[in-house]
Amino acid sequence: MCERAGLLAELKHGAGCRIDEAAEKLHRLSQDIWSCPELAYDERKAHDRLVAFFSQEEEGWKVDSHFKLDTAFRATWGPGGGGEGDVVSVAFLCEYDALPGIGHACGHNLIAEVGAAAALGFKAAVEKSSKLPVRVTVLGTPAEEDGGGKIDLIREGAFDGLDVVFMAHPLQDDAPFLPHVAEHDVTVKYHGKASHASAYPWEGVNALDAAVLCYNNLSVLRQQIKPDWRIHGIIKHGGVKPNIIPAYTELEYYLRTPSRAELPVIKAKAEMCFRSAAMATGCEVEVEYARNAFDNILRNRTLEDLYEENGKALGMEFTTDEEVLTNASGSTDFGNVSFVVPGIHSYFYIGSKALSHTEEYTVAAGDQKAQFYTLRTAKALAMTALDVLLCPDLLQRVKDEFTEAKLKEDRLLKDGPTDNTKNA
Ligand SMILES: NCCCC[C@H](NC(=O)CCN)C(=O)O
Repeated sequence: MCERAGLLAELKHGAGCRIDEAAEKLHRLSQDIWSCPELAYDERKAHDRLVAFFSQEEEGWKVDSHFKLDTAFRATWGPGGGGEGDVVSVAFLCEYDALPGIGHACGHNLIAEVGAAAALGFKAAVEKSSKLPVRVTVLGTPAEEDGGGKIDLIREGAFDGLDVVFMAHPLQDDAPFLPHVAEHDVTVKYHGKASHASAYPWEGVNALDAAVLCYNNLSVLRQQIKPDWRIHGIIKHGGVKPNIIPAYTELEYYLRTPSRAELPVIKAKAEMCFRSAAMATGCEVEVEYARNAFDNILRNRTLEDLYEENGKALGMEFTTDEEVLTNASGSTDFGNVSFVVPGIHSYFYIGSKALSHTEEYTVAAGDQKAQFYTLRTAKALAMTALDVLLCPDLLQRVKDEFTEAKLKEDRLLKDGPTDNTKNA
């Protein structure tokens, strides 16, 4: 039980009121982002809109536009207000990139809104109590769907000095945590030799054959990997005309494992598939891994429990469906953040059972119905941040759990998981 339970309850109430008060402009914010979907690293309008929100529509924030990345931003309030004790540095994260062709099918417009709303609520609550030593940061993190803006920002030091970070992602259910797997993108290029496909095919080296063999090799490999590992991809370039033997082809694959320590194993297996296809066809092969690999999310059960308790108090019904709770739901660059700062990446229902990355989900993410759930989630995040701020032993528990979980993962990385390809 927190010593300052009375004050805590009052501040939580205050945070909720502030979020309700700002409901209309928060809705406008997410609508503006939703109606103009922009791809990773190109979220210029979303960046400008969020910067305007914190510098013009809201008071008291110091805003850094183009913060370390062209489409990232930072808004800060604090630090400390002259309170007693060490300043606690709390951050809320906003994402705002969309998907090619289908707009905001992952609902990142709502992630921007929920992050902004939670920050507004939290700031309003702590502002009332001038003694609280706190610094509030809102970080606008581009390029989650492609590239991994948070990983660039970590490298640039944007997460240095933060004590705890909060974000929430829309989905089909409310959940304090869903497993997110480690992931690395790889591009495979085959270089062959063009020739007339009917007149003198023996003069050609067929790069499409290499791509197809590669695709099939990987499909066969899928049979021999663990059930929760994933390999999936596309052929981006498959040639230009049936009567020209393709001289160039390109595939893009995502390789995923539940832990970042297992990624090297799946990569080694995939590598044999890439290279053997080149050898069989006489093509040259280039294998290029993306600049950033995504880490799995390091859980923080202390934060999850607090979030769940606050969510329940607000009427959330958390999913108990084992399939949802245990199936890997994708990857996120928040995984890398979770290895640097303790944090929570919860999921929230938006009034629709549509599946992410579909046109139906794009519609749901722009629907007025999503607003109630988005703001409720923002309240739960702000309340959880208040728990951590007002009860110092909770913050210590959050930090201890983080250190222990990280140690465990580091040990796994150092010892390395078993790789059965080594016996081949
Ligand atoms: N490097 C590619 C990353 C793809 C990230 C993407 N994330 C999600 O769908 C969940 C959150 N937006 C994925 O897992 O495919």
